[in-house]
Amino acid sequence: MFELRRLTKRYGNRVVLANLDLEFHAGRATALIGPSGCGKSTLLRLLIGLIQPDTGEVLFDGEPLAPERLAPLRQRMGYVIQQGGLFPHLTARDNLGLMPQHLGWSSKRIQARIAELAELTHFPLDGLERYPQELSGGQNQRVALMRALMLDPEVLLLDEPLGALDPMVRFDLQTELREIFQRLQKTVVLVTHDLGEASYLADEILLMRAGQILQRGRLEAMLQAPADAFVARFIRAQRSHSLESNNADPALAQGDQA
Ligand SMILES: Nc1ncnc2c1ncn2[C@@H]1O[C@H](COP(=O)(O)OP(=O)(O)OP(=O)(O)O)[C@@H](O)[C@H]1O
Repeated sequence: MFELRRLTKRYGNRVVLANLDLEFHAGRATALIGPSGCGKSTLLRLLIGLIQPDTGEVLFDGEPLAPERLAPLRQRMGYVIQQGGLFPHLTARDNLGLMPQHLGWSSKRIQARIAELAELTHFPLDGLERYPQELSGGQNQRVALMRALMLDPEVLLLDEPLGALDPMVRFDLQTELREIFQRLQKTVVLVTHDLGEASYLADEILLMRAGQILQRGRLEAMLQAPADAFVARFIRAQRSHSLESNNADPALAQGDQA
């Protein structure tokens, strides 16, 4: 679905992603994880074409993400950021209707799609008439997810969608997100700081450090055979935190094997 070819991204003199070759397969959920500043969000922004690589290219469904082709390709991707990114001066319903309206959908079709997604994301119908600041953090993220799904995109790109939520809301939304991923079978790329969450939500984990991919695969494989000392240390550092806070993979609960 996505292919990065020899991709390098710099900010000024700083190389953030160096000569990356990478593929994301259709219908799979992949979690990007790694220390702060390792390039996770940059990678996601490159996938959706918000920023351009300095060298190399990103292919989406075999087609280069060239600036002049971006608009139609972006309609095939849904994007959610940590704080939701909803327009504060629009109600939830109007936030959801903005893009389909722009594309000429009828009001009936828009309202039917909103009702369908409110059910999918367990969003209360009366909340649709409220403004983002009148909604809880979890409700804002549900609306942001609904907005990303409005056009029924093939791909969902989620940049720490649950990062700003309190642990109980986060737990509930993790459970719901997993159900949604399994039900919709979309290609998902998700950024998270939390290894338990990564393992719970994604088919595979991509562990990054300083713009490089250190290891890719399931958590169990990382626990059993960490690619290097950093991977082992990263897993150890995450273990107690993940257990306390969420739907952690039971593999994380076992003794210190890493
Ligand atoms: N617009 C920008 N201009 C300059 N430097 C940037 C810009 N965006 C990101 N960076 C730098 O690029 C590096 C990678 O940033 P990025 O946001 O991709 O990391 P991340 O892994 O998502 O971090 P975090 O987990 O803290 O969100 C960081 O050193 C960051 O300071």
